[in-house]
Amino acid sequence: MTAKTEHDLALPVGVTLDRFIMRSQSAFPYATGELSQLLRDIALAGKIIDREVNKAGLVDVTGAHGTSNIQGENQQKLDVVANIRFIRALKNGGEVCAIISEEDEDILYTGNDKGKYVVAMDPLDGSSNIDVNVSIGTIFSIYRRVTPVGTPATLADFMQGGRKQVGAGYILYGSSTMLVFSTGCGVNGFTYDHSLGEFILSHKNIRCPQDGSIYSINDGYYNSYQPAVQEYLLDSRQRGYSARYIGSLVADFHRNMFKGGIYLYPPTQAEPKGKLRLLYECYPLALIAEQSGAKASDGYGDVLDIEPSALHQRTPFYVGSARMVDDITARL
Ligand SMILES: O=P(O)(O)OC[C@H]1O[C@](O)(COP(=O)(O)O)[C@@H](O)[C@@H]1O
Ligand SMILES: [Mg+2]
Ligand SMILES: [Mg+2]
Repeated sequence: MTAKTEHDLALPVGVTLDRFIMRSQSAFPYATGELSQLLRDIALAGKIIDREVNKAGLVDVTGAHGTSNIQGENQQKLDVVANIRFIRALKNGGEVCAIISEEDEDILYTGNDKGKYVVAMDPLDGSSNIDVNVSIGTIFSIYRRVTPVGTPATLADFMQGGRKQVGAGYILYGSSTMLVFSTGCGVNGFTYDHSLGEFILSHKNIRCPQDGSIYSINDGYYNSYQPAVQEYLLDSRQRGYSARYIGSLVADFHRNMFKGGIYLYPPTQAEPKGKLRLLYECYPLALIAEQSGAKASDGYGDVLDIEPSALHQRTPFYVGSARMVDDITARL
């Protein structure tokens, strides 16, 4: 019997995340509940970070933390708070044996060697927007470990490749807070109802339009983009496309997935391999993209087919409506 997809479960908009997870799990005869519990732990961490983000202006979580991360970026206080909160929620949940984070150089061991999953995460995406009340997010990617349960996880658990993700998604802290994820059977979105303290199914079976007229790129780097990218930008202007760039990958990706559009972060002189990180930014969003009918490319192939080689490796990233991604990659 083939596993039903979430969509066959006739789950109406309005059900809670918990009920959605429970019903989805019942569609997978061999499911043992750990992945379901892990998704609940991620949702819990999202609620905690939502609270921190919402009161960011009131309490002392704005501004620089005074430290820098493995990327050489100045960490914002909320980067550090979100990192701590996410790690704690995954540790306490018990399903995750190890984590990699944008904010930490090495693998973080949770002490749950019996955990069957590892998580790669960008605890706070869009750090440059934290202090100015612009949408930011969290991005996560889940793998089932390949090392024996009961032993410490190793690099191999994180180097499985994008197509081995068993789940991926993001939380968008915007005008509303939304959790969007996929476990390989389509993409669903849940809006956080603060009064209930629950994530509620609000966007079922999200499909990205095949084409669009929005492009999202930092135009300020125009001179350092390769000629094919410059040509694509000129054509986009000629065509009267709208330029929309929030500067938070999650927010730009989310908008384009619903309205049709493309987000581009090509190589630049400063970042010859692109800026975005493969394991906890590009792989998870590429899974969401492909599951919604969109495309994600590094300019030469699908992002999900890139061979991973390092925890914090970077890649060029072109993601969004399939025809728009085809258009730019055909020029590269
Ligand atoms: O300022 P730039 O170079 O345009 O980069 C913006 C991009 O960098 C990011 O901020 C990188 O993510 P982090 O904020 O998690 O480091 C993306 O969210 C965003 O799309
Ligand atoms: Mg990021
Ligand atoms: Mg980040």
